[in-house]
Amino acid sequence: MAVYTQVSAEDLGEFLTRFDVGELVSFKGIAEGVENSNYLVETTQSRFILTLYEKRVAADDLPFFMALLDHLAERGQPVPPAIPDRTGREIHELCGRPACLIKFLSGVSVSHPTPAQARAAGQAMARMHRALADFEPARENTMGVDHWRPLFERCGKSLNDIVPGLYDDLGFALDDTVSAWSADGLDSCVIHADLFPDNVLMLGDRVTGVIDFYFACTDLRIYDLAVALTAWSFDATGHRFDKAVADALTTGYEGQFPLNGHERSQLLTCAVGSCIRFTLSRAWDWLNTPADAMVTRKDPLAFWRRAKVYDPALARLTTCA
Ligand SMILES: Nc1ncnc2c1ncn2[C@@H]1O[C@H](COP(=O)(O)OP(=O)(O)OP(=O)(O)O)[C@@H](O)[C@H]1O
Ligand SMILES: N[C@@H](CCO)C(=O)O
Repeated sequence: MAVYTQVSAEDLGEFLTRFDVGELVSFKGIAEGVENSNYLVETTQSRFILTLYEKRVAADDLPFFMALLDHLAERGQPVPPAIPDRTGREIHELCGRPACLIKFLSGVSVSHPTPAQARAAGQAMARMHRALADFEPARENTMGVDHWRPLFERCGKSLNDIVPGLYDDLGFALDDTVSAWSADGLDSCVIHADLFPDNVLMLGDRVTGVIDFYFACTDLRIYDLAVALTAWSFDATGHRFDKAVADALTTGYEGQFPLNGHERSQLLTCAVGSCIRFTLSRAWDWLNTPADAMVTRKDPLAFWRRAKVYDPALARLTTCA
């Protein structure tokens, strides 16, 4: 479930009077997603997504995210910009939360991507990176390489409650990856940083929407590709790597925006880094979300196992089983 803030029909009807979007016909909470409260809203004119930003999205970051979506949408990228009200304002407050009314995009996210779908996702990412070459605002990656050690330390020895030995093994992988990491000679731009299949809407093999830009930040473009490779090319448990999907994603990307030899040589380090990043964020949530909470906790080990597949040296660690 992801409706943390309940909005009444009266509140929403009143909210919509600020916009030129017609009158409220119906609305319902959207179950998918875990970060924000999302509603599907139908008016006499169209459909929209209403998002109320919950604790993980800082209100101060919203102008950056909205400028990013506007920039991409103006360049024909399939992203959902916020709808401005009659005064041009995109960021509002509703029921005590920052809120935006967002363009509805059709399509569904796929659970088991095919190579053709992965190729289309790689192409869509590369086109976004190209379209962002002249986007000036920047945002630090608050889940980037410099933040992994502090997050690891905050999780602490409780990591061993997830699986005995995880604190030592993840600490080893973290040291190894951080010491191999170098941004020298690698292209940076604003990246999505969370391009999982559930953040790509598709109709058949066509990308109709890229959503959920709330981790977008300035970082290496190969890191964005590495995150997508890690998210798309494994089964849900993280045991089985699908080379055809990984190759298609990379080929799709490179067909639009080639990588140079140095970038290709650093891709594996970024891929292991992406495993560490999602193992850590999921571990933090796992350790800090009660097991009976309404939100389903995501399995941190599904990303830790992926690291073992990428790096045979990690496969010798006991917790990678
Ligand atoms: N612009 C849009 N057009 C159509 N559907 C959308 C749009 N934005 C969001 N959705 C729907 O709402 C769901 C949740 O959205 P989103 O992934 O942004 O939520 P979140 O809580 O921020 O997510 P996450 O847990 O993935 O970070 C999506 O899976 C999708 O079904
Ligand atoms: N895509 C992340 C959630 C952050 O939106 C995960 O699956 O862990």
